[in-house]
Parts: sequence; structure tokens; C-alpha cells
Amino acid sequence: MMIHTNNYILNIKELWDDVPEEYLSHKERYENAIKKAFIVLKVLRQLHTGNIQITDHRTPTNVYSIQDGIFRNVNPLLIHIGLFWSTIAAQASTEQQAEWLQPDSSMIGTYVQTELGHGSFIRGIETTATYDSTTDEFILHTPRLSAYKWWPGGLGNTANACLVMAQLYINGTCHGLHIFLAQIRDFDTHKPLPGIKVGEIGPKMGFNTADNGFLGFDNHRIPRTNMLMKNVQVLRDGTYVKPKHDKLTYGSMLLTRVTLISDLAYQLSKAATIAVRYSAVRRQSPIKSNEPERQILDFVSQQHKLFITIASSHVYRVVGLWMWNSHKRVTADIHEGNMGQLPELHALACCLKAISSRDASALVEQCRLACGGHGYMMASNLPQIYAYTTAAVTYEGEYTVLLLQTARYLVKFWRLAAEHKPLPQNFAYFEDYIKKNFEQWRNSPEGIIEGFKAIVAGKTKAAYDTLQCNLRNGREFEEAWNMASVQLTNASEAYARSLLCEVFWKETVQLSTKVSKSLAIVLEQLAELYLMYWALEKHGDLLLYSTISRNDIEALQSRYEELLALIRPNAVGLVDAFDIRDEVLCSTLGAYDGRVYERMMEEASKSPLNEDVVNESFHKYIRPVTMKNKL
Ligand SMILES: CCCCC/C=C\C/C=C\C/C=C\CCC(=O)SCCNC(=O)CCNC(=O)[C@H](O)C(C)(C)COP(=O)(O)OP(=O)(O)OC[C@H]1O[C@@H](n2cnc3c(N)ncnc32)[C@H](O)[C@@H]1OP(=O)(O)O
Ligand SMILES: Cc1cc2nc3c(=O)[nH]c(=O)nc-3n(C[C@H](O)[C@H](O)[C@H](O)COP(=O)(O)OP(=O)(O)OC[C@H]3O[C@@H](n4cnc5c(N)ncnc54)[C@H](O)[C@@H]3O)c2cc1C
Repeated sequence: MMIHTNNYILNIKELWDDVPEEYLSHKERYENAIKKAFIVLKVLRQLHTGNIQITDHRTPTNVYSIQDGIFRNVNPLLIHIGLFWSTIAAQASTEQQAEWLQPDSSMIGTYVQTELGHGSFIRGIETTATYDSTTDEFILHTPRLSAYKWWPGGLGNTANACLVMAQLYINGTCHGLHIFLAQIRDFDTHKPLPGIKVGEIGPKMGFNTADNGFLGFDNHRIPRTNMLMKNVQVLRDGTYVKPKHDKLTYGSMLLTRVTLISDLAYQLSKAATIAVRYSAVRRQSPIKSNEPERQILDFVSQQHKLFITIASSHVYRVVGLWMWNSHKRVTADIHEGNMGQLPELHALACCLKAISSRDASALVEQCRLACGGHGYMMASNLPQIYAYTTAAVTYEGEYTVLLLQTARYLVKFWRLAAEHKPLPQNFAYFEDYIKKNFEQWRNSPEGIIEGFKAIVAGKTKAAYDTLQCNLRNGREFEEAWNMASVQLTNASEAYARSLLCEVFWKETVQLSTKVSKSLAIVLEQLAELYLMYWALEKHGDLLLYSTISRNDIEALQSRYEELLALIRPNAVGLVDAFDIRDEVLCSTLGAYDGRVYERMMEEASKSPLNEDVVNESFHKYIRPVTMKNKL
């Protein structure tokens, strides 16, 4: 059947709420979301099997992104779709995949790693999987309260299976973390299997349509063949066959970190669309006293808040794609047995996931503030977008923890540079910094990129020197590292920013040659604005580590303000170009037709507090007091 999938989904009535989700109880929210999730899953399965076909070339992304409108919050099957299947596809053997990856599978799964006691430090995970060679089974066990799994999305009520990360024991030897497929609920009755204690963890700041859950195992047995065995094996006699690289088990985290960059770009484009469109409708104060009130988008300070959000959305879209392609390349190499590029990919994914999530949540909040009081309304959808993006700063590798991973990589190259050993081309600037081969500052995108590299070198040097000093003072390495950790994270942050600037600028220049001249001009303006914005934000660092002068900074400021003025006439067009449907934006402030006040009044009329002209609490609580006072 040929179907225009977007319209098809939009026309499924049960997917769209009459009562806004905020008015539902915790339980109702879940039940409403899960009803919709299974309708969406059915559509995805039909797409997969070819029972329905795509007629809109943009549909693959739209099926995913339209979910934001359907759930307003999050699809409770996000982890089932985004992590459970992808981990099986990446980490299970060919035979396991043939058995488990059936389109009509009964399994609804989740990814179960974090415990009450351990999230970041996964080597500290306490759940065990002990091989019993007499029965050819693993025994999954939760030894104590802190070992209870805690957080996995969909675990609370929905999942009947999971991929669980546990410490593998064979004949008393611990072989570290491995992934196991475990059924946790009966496929027919959905009751927890014997030896399984499972439930939901309660309301959160966001993600409240997803049933994040807890899970404990009481000596729960699974077949040996349920360990994911593509990269590592346990044979029938208990022989352990090591993986080619001991971090291949962490592959799903790496892939999700890469994917998240593009997802955050999309969240940013939603926030920018809402805030820019609203700013074009909203009038507040004249600029000159004898003039009518102006669109708030005409205030230069408002442009400063918003245009960086438009630009950042493009940055993360471009860099997300760049990382996706790198991931594809490195994965192909790994298939050939070449692990050489894995450390670099991990280092890039860590700092870029950290900075993209932090930037996205800060900029979404900036968009909310830019909408004044109305941005605080749930009906603006900005609070929900914020709650969604800020979670990404923590999940899939916490911000600081990931920056410290990238710092390990930077310090390795600084050590090579300090010892005058050969460096890869992309770190040649470390050597230049040591030799004081400083370029003369140029007030141009290329000059700013060089300036950011000098900051990376300068901050890595400072962190490295502190580390060495701590070591000379007799500290053990880990302690010395902890003492230098503020500087180490600063170096990583700078590294991420320099990558973002360089990749975005180079990709934009390339893209500009392939599009119309007028479009190329706007794209380059946005890219330049991004670089200028961050150069000005980091001018203190540039003064410390590059050859920039006070005059250069003043010139940068002027150019930045010029760019704001140049972008202003295209601002609404730029967010319209994100092409996000009203049904997905779910915002009274950001709809395409600009009927902000009418929509706000329509939404207010849905409040249950407007159902009765006089609320019954008046008779119960207010009247007895106010009438008594009157007497
Ligand atoms: C449908 C599309 C979906 C789109 C996506 C949209 C939305 C998102 C979807 C879902 C999100 C929702 C929920 C999120 C789900 C989760 O949160 S799952 C749980 C995630 N948990 C974490 O991320 C834990 C973070 N911790 C770690 O990753 C590790 O503990 C650590 C910090 C990396 C340290 O590990 P450890 O084993 O202790 O390492 P150690 O210190 O011994 O060694 C470090 C060396 O190992 C290298 N390394 C580490 N990780 C990797 C890796 N993944 N790949 C390659 N190499 C790795 C590292 O470089 C070090 O190497 P050295 O040479 O020693 O420096
Ligand atoms: C919405 C949401 C969904 C989630 N979904 C899932 C899921 O589906 N599956 C799953 O398994 N997990 C999931 N998680 C869990 C998530 O992966 C963890 O919360 C995350 O990895 C952070 O770990 P933590 O909570 O233990 O934080 P902690 O590690 O306890 O961090 C607390 C603080 O300690 C600091 N810290 C910790 N270690 C260090 C260090 N070495 N050096 C310096 N500072 C440090 C951190 O920077 C932070 O400031 C989810 C979490 C959220 C919020």
C-alpha cells in the first residue's frame, strides 16, 4: 500500500490528545503514551516489512521526529527502538540475530545498565552473571540493594525482556562487564517471572511518559547462549574467548552518544522556531518613543539570544552527520579487525555529546527566557523541550565524566608533544604551541579556528603541568588526576568547541559551493556568527592563549553586531526552513499562523479549573473563611 506516512500518522485520531497531557495523572500519562506507542510501533513495523511505503522523501526522519508531537514528552518505547534492537544488531552473533531480530518478535526490550549505586563508574556494577557449566546457564543475581538496576526506560511496566549489563564470573574468575539477554515478564500474562523483582521508579523532572524502572534478580537463570556473543564468547565447557578490544561491550553507549548530537540539533531547532516566530508576533515597547511598539525580534539583545540558537542547531546537525559518517567508517574498520580509530572516535563522541547536550539545554532555556512570561507556560512547549534536553546532559554518560574521558586522550598527545615525539597531523598545533610558533591573529573565521586551537593547546598544557606537579609532589596518578580535573575538563570543553567551529566552518564553505549564491551568503553568515559568538564568549581565553589584541576584540564585536543585523530579515525564513509542523511543535507561541494570543486563550479554556464557573473548593474552604470574616 502506498501511503504518505506523515499524513497517515497525522490522521490516526487515537494518536492525538483532546485533553492536554499535563492534566493527566502519572498513571494516565503512561497509559495514554503506551497506547500511542504501540500504534506507532505497528506503523514502524509495517514500514519495515514494506506493507506500507514511503512517498515522502523526508519521511524516515519525520516518522521519528513526529513522535515528539504525538508524545509531547517521550515515546515509552524509545529505548526499545533506539537501544535494545541496535545493541542486539551490533553485539549479538549472526545466529543470535537470526533468532532475536524477527520483525514479529514478542520481545519488548530495554537496555539495563545503571544501578542504584553505580551509573557513571560502570566497572563498579554489582549485578553478577555466574556460569553454571552443569546446566549450561548463567545465573543473574542482585547481591544487595545498591545493585538493583535503576533508570532503564520502559522497564517499569512495559518491557518483557532486557539487555542487562553484568559482571561475568566463570569458575570464580571475574571477566568484567558483559551483556545478557534476559526475559523478565511472561510473554502472555506479562507477570514478572519467578526470581524477578521489577517496578517503576516514580515521577521525574521530564520523561514522564516513559516508565523508567528498577529491577532485581534473585538467582535468575538464563541459557548460556543468551550472552551477546559477536565480539566475545563463553564456550560450553566454560572457556572464555576474549574480545579483540576490551571496550567493544561499551559500543552501544558510543553509538547513542553519536546519535544524540543530531537529536539535540533537532530539539534546538524546535526551540528556535518557537522563540523566533513568537518574537516576530510579539510587540513590546517602541524603540523610539514616538513610534509604535516594535516586534521584540527588532531588539538587538533579543537577536543575540536567538540567532545563536538557529546557528547552533545547524552546527549540531552538521557535526552530528560528520560523527555519524565517522562512526560508520570506524565500525567498518572494526569488522575488519582494525581497532586503531576507536580511541579517537570515543574521545570525539564523549566531548561532543557533553557539549552538545549542555549547549542545547542552555539555549533552550535561553529561548524560554526570550519568550518572557508566556515561555513559562507548558502550552509554549519550551518547558518540556528543556526537561528533555537537560536529561541528555546526564544520561548516556554524565557531562563531567565524559569530558574527563576526552581529557585522557588530549593528555596523551600533549605528553608526546612535550617529549618531542611525532604527533598525528590533527595535533600538530600542540608542537607549534610548545615552539611558540604563534600565528598573527586574523579577525576571520580561519583566524578564530586557529585561536581556538591555541586555547586547546594552552589549556591542555596547563592541566598537564598541574598533573605533573601533583605527581612530583608525591601524589599517585589517580589522585593527581582528580586534583587537576577542573583544568582537564576545561581543556576538553575547549577541544570540543574548536572541533565544532572547524567542522562547521569547513562544511559550510563546501556546502556553499553547491547551493544558490543567495543561500550560500546566509549559510556563511550563520556560520560566521557562530564563530564570532564563541570568540567573544571566550575572549578571555583568547587573550590568555592566542595573539588577539583588545582592538581585535572590539572589531569582532562590531562584526558580530553587523551579522545580527544581516540575519534579522531572514530570521523567520530560517526557522520556517527547519520545516517543523505545528503538530510536532505543540506550541501556542510557535505555530506557523502566528495566532499566539488566540491559541493561548484556546489552550487556557481546556484547563479543568475552568470547567465549573464556581469551583467546589469555594464552598468547602473559601466561603467558610471569607463569610466568617464578613460577619
Ligand atoms: C531511534 C533513534 C534514537 C536516537 C537517540 C535519541 C535519544 C536517546 C536515546 C536514549 C537515551 C535515553 C536514555 C539513555 C540510556 C542510558 O543512559 S544507558 C547508560 C549509560 N551509561 C553511561 O554512559 C555510563 C558512563 N560511563 C562509562 O562509559 C564508563 O564507565 C567510562 C566513564 C568510559 C569509564 O569506563 P571504565 O571501564 O572504567 O574505563 P577505564 O577507566 O578502565 O578505561 C578508560 C579507557 O577505556 C576507553 N574507553 C572507554 N569507553 C570506551 C568506548 N565506549 N569505546 C572505546 N574506548 C572506550 C577510554 O578511551 C580509555 O582508554 P585509555 O587508552 O585507557 O585512555
Ligand atoms: C532520563 C534518564 C534516562 C535514563 N535511561 C537509562 C536507561 O535507559 N538505561 C540505563 O542503564 N540508564 C539510564 N539512565 C541512567 C544514566 O545513564 C545515569 O544517570 C548516568 O550515566 C549518570 O550516572 P549517575 O546517575 O550514577 O551519576 P553519578 O555518576 O553519581 O554523578 C553524580 C555527580 O558525580 C560526578 N562524578 C561521578 N564520577 C565522577 C568522576 N569519575 N570524576 C568526576 N566527577 C564524577 C558527576 O560529574 C556528577 O556531578 C537514565 C538517566 C536519566 C536521567
